[in-house]
Amino acid sequence: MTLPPLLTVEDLSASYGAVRALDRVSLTVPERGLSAVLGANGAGKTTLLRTLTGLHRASSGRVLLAGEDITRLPTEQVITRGLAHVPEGGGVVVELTVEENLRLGALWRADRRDRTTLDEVMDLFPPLAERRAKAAATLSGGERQMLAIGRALMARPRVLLLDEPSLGLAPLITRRILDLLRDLRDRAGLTVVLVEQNAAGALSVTDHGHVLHRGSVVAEGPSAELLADDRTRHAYLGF
Ligand SMILES: Nc1ncnc2c1ncn2[C@@H]1O[C@H](COP(=O)(O)OP(=O)(O)OP(=O)(O)O)[C@@H](O)[C@H]1O
Repeated sequence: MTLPPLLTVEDLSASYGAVRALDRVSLTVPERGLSAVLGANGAGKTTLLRTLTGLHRASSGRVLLAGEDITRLPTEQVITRGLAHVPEGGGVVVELTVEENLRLGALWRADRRDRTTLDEVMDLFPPLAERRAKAAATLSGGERQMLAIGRALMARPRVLLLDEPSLGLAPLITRRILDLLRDLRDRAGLTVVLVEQNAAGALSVTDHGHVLHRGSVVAEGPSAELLADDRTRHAYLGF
């Protein structure tokens, strides 16, 4: 018996009033897959992630997690079923300490008795462990991004949705964050959907890429093939 893909998006459409931000988007992500969603400003990438977690309502189409239709579930139920969303900018609470921010993520965990995750997350991010009791306001941009990812991991997600984790970060830190995603897949068995403007960086760490243009998927395939596809790169990815 073949298992269904962990995440399936079928003909998903979403609008803001008269603006059709997603137009019949379909894609699948296998268990432990690393997928990039790429495209220019306004292509619909953020709307796709927000629609997957129910923060924005789909006008039609379906989202399936391990075969279960989660399209119309409230966001908190989507998260407890295993989809975690790290929004653009991370959204950490700067007045709280690193540890307090991480503990917030545990509120979304399906099994609240599970106490192991905090130490696991600290192990994954040594800079956070060193600054455990410090206010998040004192962290650098890269460390805040780690904290945002760590907080999402506290919910023990099956799928991590990341919106532009490299935004505003220096190239070296961007590289570390992108490499970390591969590490999370290998060490924690995580499935990742990565939205990125930095298409070259995203395609260098992912297995598969989907290119959005004006709300539609205009190209998709193995990341190495998209990287080698001059037409797609020039037309939609700007490099
Ligand atoms: N709250 C909103 N109200 C009205 N229109 C919106 C809203 N948010 C996004 N849009 C429009 O929906 C379309 C898709 O926007 P979206 O933010 O999903 O694109 P994106 O690919 O994430 O862009 P970026 O890379 O700039 O973040 C754009 O035309 C945008 O102007």
